[in-house]
Amino acid sequence: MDSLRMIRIFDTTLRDGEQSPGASMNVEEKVMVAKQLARLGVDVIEAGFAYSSPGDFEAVRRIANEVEGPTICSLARARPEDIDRAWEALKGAPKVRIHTFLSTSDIHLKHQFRMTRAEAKRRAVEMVHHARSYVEDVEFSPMDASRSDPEYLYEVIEAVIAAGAGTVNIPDTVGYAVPWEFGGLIRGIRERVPNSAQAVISVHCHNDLGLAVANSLAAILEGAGQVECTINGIGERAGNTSLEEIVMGLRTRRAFYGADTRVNTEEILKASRLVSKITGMIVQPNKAIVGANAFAHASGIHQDGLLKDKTTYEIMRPESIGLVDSKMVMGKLSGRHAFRQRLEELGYRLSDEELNQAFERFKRLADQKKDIYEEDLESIVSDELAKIAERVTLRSLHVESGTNQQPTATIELSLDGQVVKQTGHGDGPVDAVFRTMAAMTGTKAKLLMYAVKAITGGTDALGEVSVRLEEGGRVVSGHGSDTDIIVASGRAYLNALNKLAYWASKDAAGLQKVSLI
Ligand SMILES: CC(=O)SCCNC(=O)CCNC(=O)[C@H](O)C(C)(C)COP(=O)(O)OP(=O)(O)OC[C@H]1O[C@@H](n2cnc3c(N)ncnc32)[C@H](O)[C@@H]1OP(=O)(O)O
Ligand SMILES: CC(C)C(=O)C(=O)O
Repeated sequence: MDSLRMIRIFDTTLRDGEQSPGASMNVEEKVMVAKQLARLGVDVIEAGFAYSSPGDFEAVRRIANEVEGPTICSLARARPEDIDRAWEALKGAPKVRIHTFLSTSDIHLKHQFRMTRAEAKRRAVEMVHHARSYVEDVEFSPMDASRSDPEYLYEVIEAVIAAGAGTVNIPDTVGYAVPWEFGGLIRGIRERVPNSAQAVISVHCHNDLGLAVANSLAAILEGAGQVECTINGIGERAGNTSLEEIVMGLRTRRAFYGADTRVNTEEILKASRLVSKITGMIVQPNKAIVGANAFAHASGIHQDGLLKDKTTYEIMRPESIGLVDSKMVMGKLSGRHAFRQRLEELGYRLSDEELNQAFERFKRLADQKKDIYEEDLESIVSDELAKIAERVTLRSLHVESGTNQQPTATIELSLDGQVVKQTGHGDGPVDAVFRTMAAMTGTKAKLLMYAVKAITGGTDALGEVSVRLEEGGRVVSGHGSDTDIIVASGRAYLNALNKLAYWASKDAAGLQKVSLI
């Protein structure tokens, strides 16, 4: 086989992915995801948009300083104050990039930016120069490129490369492109922009018409050298190009594409589960690569073939994305040393305090559940690592429900250090828990989503509950796990309330009303 081109994977789960409604992550959660992205071996992590909020600034700063391996990038509008802020967050870290953007389509320039083409080109060049005054590695995106006049687009690209942009990223911002057309646009850039070989041509596609992955692959065939993508394809509106589909598409058909990536594919499933858990965005069972059914063969003829030879119906090995038979890892009698070692084998390094808390949870779980699997440990650890300062915690929960009985919950909480207890009712046991907790905390938050899933098989499986709450325009997700799904639901609800309180304390320097009494 001729030598393969290595396509750079630019992960934007923490920036565009976070633009999915309800997917906002706190700083600890972002650092956790970034560490998993580093284990996955992506080339660039877009850690946030430093100017957009203090939380994003802090996430970019911490990830740039704490995550080793990938280049860490911040988005910035084509404005000096955005670029200055990106630099403030990135400075001092070893491998950093500033990604600045400005639209090139007449629709955007006329209606949103109220700029002429000449003004936009001048601003793009000035801002690339400005970013280059701070860092070597500058990326420029002509937003809405796929709806721009190609002749003007080529001019802008030539100018920003001359100004020092090492990567030019072509966004299909509204998911309008068609693969043949989008591939043609990349070919046009390579053929018509005289200095295009001096920069990496990247693509950033949205999935409004379900074509983000197809458009990105078409671009690779025409010479794109970087793909921007997100874990599970999350992102603004219908989402972005899904990282796992691009990476496994190239790995599985690399002879066809003549290209591959440096991604350690065995970390894909772990990354997918982590992002799903943290954002509360559940992966559909039939989702390519990471869906629960992606490697499940249900029909007799397929099973017959597989038993005779796996290649009959399997184009990828499940192990290649990290899907292995759940290993029973620990039990009730395991000690702290074995626990730490097992976590390290799974890729988690915890501080002594985090380890002690996770170990306590593990022991409680081991009392309720005979066999503890890798997924159970991951769930416990990600809960512990993602913890934010908690204003409200669960002390006890008792629920009565059944036929001919109004579901009743009696709950004891610690609220800002005070113990409070209350009994309340609801339409079902979970509703009774949520209503009682809402009454106790005084929250006006609206429940947008409730979902429960079993982490491992069996009726003693750890149940994982995700909720999404909205209050004052802010949407957060909360997660909780327990062998009792009512308790898991209560934990998830409180986790979301603590996040609302966390964001309220960050917003407007804490001026927004915090709804916990
Ligand atoms: C396609 C994408 O995904 S782009 C990234 C989208 N991400 C986000 O928007 C992140 C969250 N956004 C925010 O927190 C806020 O929008 C902020 C902090 C960035 C800006 O907030 P505000 O100053 O209140 O401005 P607001 O959001 O209302 O309007 C955006 C302004 O930025 C301008 N703008 C938008 N994109 C760019 C750009 N690439 N370069 C320069 N200016 C831009 C708009 O023209 C508008 O300017 P105007 O006020 O002069 O009309
Ligand atoms: C900032 C750019 C790359 C973007 O997110 C888009 O155009 O969708």
